[in-house]
Amino acid sequence: MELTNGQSFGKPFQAHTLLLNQSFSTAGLMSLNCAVELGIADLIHSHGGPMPLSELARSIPIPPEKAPSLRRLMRLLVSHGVFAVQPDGNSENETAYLLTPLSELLLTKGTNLSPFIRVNSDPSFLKPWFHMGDWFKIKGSSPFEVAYGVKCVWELTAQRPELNDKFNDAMSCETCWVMKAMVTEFPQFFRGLKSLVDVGGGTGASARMIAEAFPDLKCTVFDLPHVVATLPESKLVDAVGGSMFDSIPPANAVFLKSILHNWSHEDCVKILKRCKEAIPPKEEGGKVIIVDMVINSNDAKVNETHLFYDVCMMIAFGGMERKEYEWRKIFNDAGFSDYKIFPLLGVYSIIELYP
Ligand SMILES: C[S@@+](CC[C@H](N)C(=O)[O-])C[C@H]1O[C@@H](n2cnc3c(N)ncnc32)[C@H](O)[C@@H]1O
Ligand SMILES: O=c1cc(-c2ccc(O)cc2)oc2c(O)c(O)ccc12
Repeated sequence: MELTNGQSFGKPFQAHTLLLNQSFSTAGLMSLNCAVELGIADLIHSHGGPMPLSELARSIPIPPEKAPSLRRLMRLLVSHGVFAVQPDGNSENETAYLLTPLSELLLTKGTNLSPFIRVNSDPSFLKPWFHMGDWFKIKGSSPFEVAYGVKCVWELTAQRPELNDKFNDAMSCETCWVMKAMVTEFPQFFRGLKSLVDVGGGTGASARMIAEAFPDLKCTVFDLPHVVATLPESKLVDAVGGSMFDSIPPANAVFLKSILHNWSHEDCVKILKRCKEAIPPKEEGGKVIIVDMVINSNDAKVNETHLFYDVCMMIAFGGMERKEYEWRKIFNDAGFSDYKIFPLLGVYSIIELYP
């Protein structure tokens, strides 16, 4: 009896289950990546209704003997909310699959976030994670430097065009999704501005969306020369190559999305001092608009996502996610007079910073 007594064995088995579960986190990410590689979301979407397993297997296409394995892959993805099933998966009828709000984000036609999944499951981008333990035991550097012998991601992507494209595609698809919400739901942050420079603007996703939504606003993308070199000619936005540690093209407002979390406190202060030089004084409407994370959420998933990003920033860049007091210290040290935080965009907050 004692052996089956949930009271005495409940806790150790709960811990055991949690540990085994965490040891298989890779199964979740890599199965999602497999669904991206097989284009499963698009196939279900084109089917136009619940898609039976046999049809999904035919349209990928996979050899018929792999259908049972596909069913097992789909069962895990369904349990993670990536897809849904009809009927409930316990009936004798063949299981048919549907999209969920999560897999709708992977559709090629919409704002396709697949490149984001690809980067975070790519062996070259995963490599620094394997060097975290070694890095803790030595002075300085970052796991990224231990893995690659170069200081940061930007040095590697400057040398490896295929990784540069992969990283920039991942950033820009996610940015398109976030910025669509920002320009449509919160246009007040851009109203009244005559010019804006998107510092570290990557492939120009934010600048293009802002310029489309506010045709009278002159938008400039500013990024490293090897990134700007890959941008197509655009009538909508100007592109300038350079380093934000040297000088930033002048504008009414500087826009910084997902930049400061890549950098240490000292580097953020340097970047923001250059931003302050680029904008007019507060009385003339000068401001910096930051879209980044502020660790403070009561939502357990948002909070966990902030902590995942924080460790990712630590291993890849020597950067970090920050609580409000850490942001405040950066803003004070860079000589800004005031700021406001608007937690409006899920995991992101919009921070307005006044000179
Ligand atoms: C994490 S990405 C964010 C890209 C874009 N803002 C977004 O949210 O999608 C950081 C960007 O900073 C750029 N960057 C890195 N160092 C820079 C520097 N010294 N000067 C200007 N841009 C830089 C990178 O090339 C990259 O495009
Ligand atoms: O989602 C990411 C991933 C990275 C990343 C992961 C692993 C590496 O070896 C390098 C980079 O970087 C990101 C980033 O800088 C950002 O601003 C947003 C998302 C991600």
